[in-house]
Amino acid sequence: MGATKKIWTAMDVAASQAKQSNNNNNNNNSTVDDSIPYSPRSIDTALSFPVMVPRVIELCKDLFGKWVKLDDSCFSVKTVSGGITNLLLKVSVKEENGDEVAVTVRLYGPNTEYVINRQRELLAIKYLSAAGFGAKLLGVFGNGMVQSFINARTLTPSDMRKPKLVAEIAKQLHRFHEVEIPGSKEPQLWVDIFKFFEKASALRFENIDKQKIYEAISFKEVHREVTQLKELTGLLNAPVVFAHNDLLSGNLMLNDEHDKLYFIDFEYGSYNYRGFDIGNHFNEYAGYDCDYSLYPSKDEQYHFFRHYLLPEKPYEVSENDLEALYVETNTFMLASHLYWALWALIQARMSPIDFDYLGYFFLRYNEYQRQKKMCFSLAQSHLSRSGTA
Ligand SMILES: Nc1ncnc2c1ncn2[C@@H]1O[C@H](COP(=O)(O)OP(=O)(O)OP(=O)(O)O)[C@@H](O)[C@H]1O
Repeated sequence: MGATKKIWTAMDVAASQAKQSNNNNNNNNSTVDDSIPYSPRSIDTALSFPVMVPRVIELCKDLFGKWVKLDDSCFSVKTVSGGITNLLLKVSVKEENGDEVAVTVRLYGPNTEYVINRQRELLAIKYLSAAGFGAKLLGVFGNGMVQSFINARTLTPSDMRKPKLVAEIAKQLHRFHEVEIPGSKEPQLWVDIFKFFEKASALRFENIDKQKIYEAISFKEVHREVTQLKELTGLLNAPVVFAHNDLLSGNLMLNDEHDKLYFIDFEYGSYNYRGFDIGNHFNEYAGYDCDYSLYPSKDEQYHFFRHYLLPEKPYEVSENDLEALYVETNTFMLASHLYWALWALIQARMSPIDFDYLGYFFLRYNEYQRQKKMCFSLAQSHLSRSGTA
């Protein structure tokens, strides 16, 4: 669920960002990489587009010396996507030698600077882009970043399950999970879920109808579910990797001409259980309408697993390895429902976006309840066969 942004890292991120912008009065962004241009400028996302455009051009000139002398008429600025959270602009530039180049300028929305761990994201982008993932980081500024423009189309949920693309996504995810990002390698799943739980269970809504709906939730029950699932997944000895954590169709882009697939948007990236990343991706087959009948069948999942486990020899993956990853993924898939369900409750209270987040909580929590029995017994019988439980 990547529609909006996280809440819980608010204060420490804000503090570290404030410190960073005070320290960065030169053209270096020392906390990310000295070679990445930095500008202390910020651009208010509330500005009207015509007022914003010259400031975006100024910013680009400030970041990239080779554009300083270009006339403003050499720049064209368009909106790629934008809401109240991030605003993504495409800046096309006609350079002195006649070349046309394009970059994206991402302006963090007014609240996101308090809700996303931008330092973690920037660090991940640096290492992931060095490994060939996503757009290249070209510059960082007061409230955003500049990246290379990717010439590709965004996938739809139904694209995502086409066998050829499934194989490619699985293969790339295998490589993605091999990237090493400096810093703590502790899996974040349960840390995040318990943080979400603390916040989500202590909310109060001004809107009476919302408050009533909220009061119908039994947090005692939710807590029990979280604890039970944490215990069960703990028995699986699941590998920990640097995970994307939000691999939905909107975060996959494809250049059809060159047959090149891109993973984008690493805002939620962290060290995490690989089964979570895969199970979370499978949950996204449900698409924008959350139609969980579209969850991939066992055969479809095995197709993914073959290409994930042995990209070069997918048909040599053993039955045992397929079965083990099936169990791992479908147990962590439950955690993805709990994660986004609790996240949605916080969003319901905090987000300025007009979206039925409370309804989304129930969609995810009810689907968790519906799948729980089957997934628990799958994991338990696997564990008893392997002598772990
Ligand atoms: N570097 C890029 N080049 C071209 N298009 C891009 C690029 N980055 C993002 N996009 C397009 O913009 C859309 C939104 O991008 P992204 O998901 O990174 O933004 P976001 O504000 O974090 O959105 P969300 O909150 O929905 O995840 C993508 O689905 C893609 O279509």
